[in-house]
Amino acid sequence: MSLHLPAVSGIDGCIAAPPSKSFTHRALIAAACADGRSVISRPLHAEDAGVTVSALRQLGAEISLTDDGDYVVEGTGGAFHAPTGCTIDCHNSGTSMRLLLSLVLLADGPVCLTGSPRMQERPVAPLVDALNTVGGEVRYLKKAGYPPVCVDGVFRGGHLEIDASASSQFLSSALMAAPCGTEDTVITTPGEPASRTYLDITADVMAAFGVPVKRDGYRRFTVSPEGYSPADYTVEGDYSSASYFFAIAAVCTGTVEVTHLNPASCQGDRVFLRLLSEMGCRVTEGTNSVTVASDGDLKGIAVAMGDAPDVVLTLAAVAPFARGPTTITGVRNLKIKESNRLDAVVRIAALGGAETKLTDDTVTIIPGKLPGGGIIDPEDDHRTAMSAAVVALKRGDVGIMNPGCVHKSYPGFWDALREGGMI
Ligand SMILES: O=C(O)C1=C[C@@H](OP(=O)(O)O)[C@@H](O)[C@H](O)C1
Ligand SMILES: C=C(OP(=O)(O)O)C(=O)O
Repeated sequence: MSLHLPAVSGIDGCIAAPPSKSFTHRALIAAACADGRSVISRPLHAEDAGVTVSALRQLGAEISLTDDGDYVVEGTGGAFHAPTGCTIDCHNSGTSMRLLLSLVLLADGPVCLTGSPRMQERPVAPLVDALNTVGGEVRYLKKAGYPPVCVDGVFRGGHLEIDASASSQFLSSALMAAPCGTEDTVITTPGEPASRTYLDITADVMAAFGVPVKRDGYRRFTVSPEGYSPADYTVEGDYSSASYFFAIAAVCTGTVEVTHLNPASCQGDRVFLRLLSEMGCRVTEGTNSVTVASDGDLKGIAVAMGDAPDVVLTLAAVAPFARGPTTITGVRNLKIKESNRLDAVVRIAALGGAETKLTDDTVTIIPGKLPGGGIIDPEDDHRTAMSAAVVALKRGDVGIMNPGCVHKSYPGFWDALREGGMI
């Protein structure tokens, strides 16, 4: 069965952004490592954050939920306990898999990390190779380079060289474990990392839990083994999740305000607002909200999106309704996300009536070349489903299969469309 949404126009909507997935994962991990009690307010409650919560509980951190939906975390001081035969199932959460890979080296016994069939196709080799030079004994249980893995040994610290050209999560992983190592940790990269702004999120959360990260841009990071301090931490709103509502305003016409957003956030996906503005939308920032207004007259743009991979699909949902082509570079790594998102870009653009031209690292979306409409299978990828919703609300002739896959990052997405005045 597929979900059909009506065509809408002249929207006047207001929606609270859900809490950030990336910040939630990191705050939970930092709190679990800290020596003492932390409170994480307004955390994301979604499948992926749940994976990290369950994993940390398996490793001995006590995490309870208050009536207000906050987490109270009794940290372990960085000494985790691995029960015999401990296997952590990361399901479809790449961030959990990658960030936990270094963290479980702090446990007192071996831990296996596994995940969904798709997770078993998402690489971890550059991280595993680096961890095995600083005390890790990580072995592959099926295919070399990919989960599932069995992680034994320790995280000593010292010098790690990590090739993060496929994923910034490899660097974030080692960074987050570093305060609990036994030596100073210096992490270098042979080239520019992918998705660099996620490293800013990592450093931001570490600082909030008392850990300074000394850095030279995105190529060299130094962390002392002084441990995390507990903190009372409030998770800011998620710009990736908010992007769908901004996109709906852009293509369907009208105004949408999204609250609970930090206008000074280091989230790279904030760039989506600059792109909408270049395309012709009016973007206004308040103290904790952003408003996008559009008369639907959009123009195509050329943009590099290697630092904001998660909003490429949202842009692919907007581009078919612009005058002229949109060219996006820096898309190479989209192939190794929850689904092959290069393929998803093509399918979303086609739903909107646009043709795409792909090279290894570039996609060009050319509006008005195809009839558009039809049914899309998001292939269990939340961002494909939410981006397809943008096209669906513009056209009214789109069906979305398996809409429940949004549970990964935003279980309330479909209700929010209604509650926020979009349908
Ligand atoms: O560290 C994070 O929280 C994330 C990093 C990015 O992945 P890559 O660094 O693998 O591109 C992003 O796509 C993902 O949704 C979340
Ligand atoms: C790529 C994503 O997440 P992850 O890597 O955590 O699976 C995403 O949320 O778009």
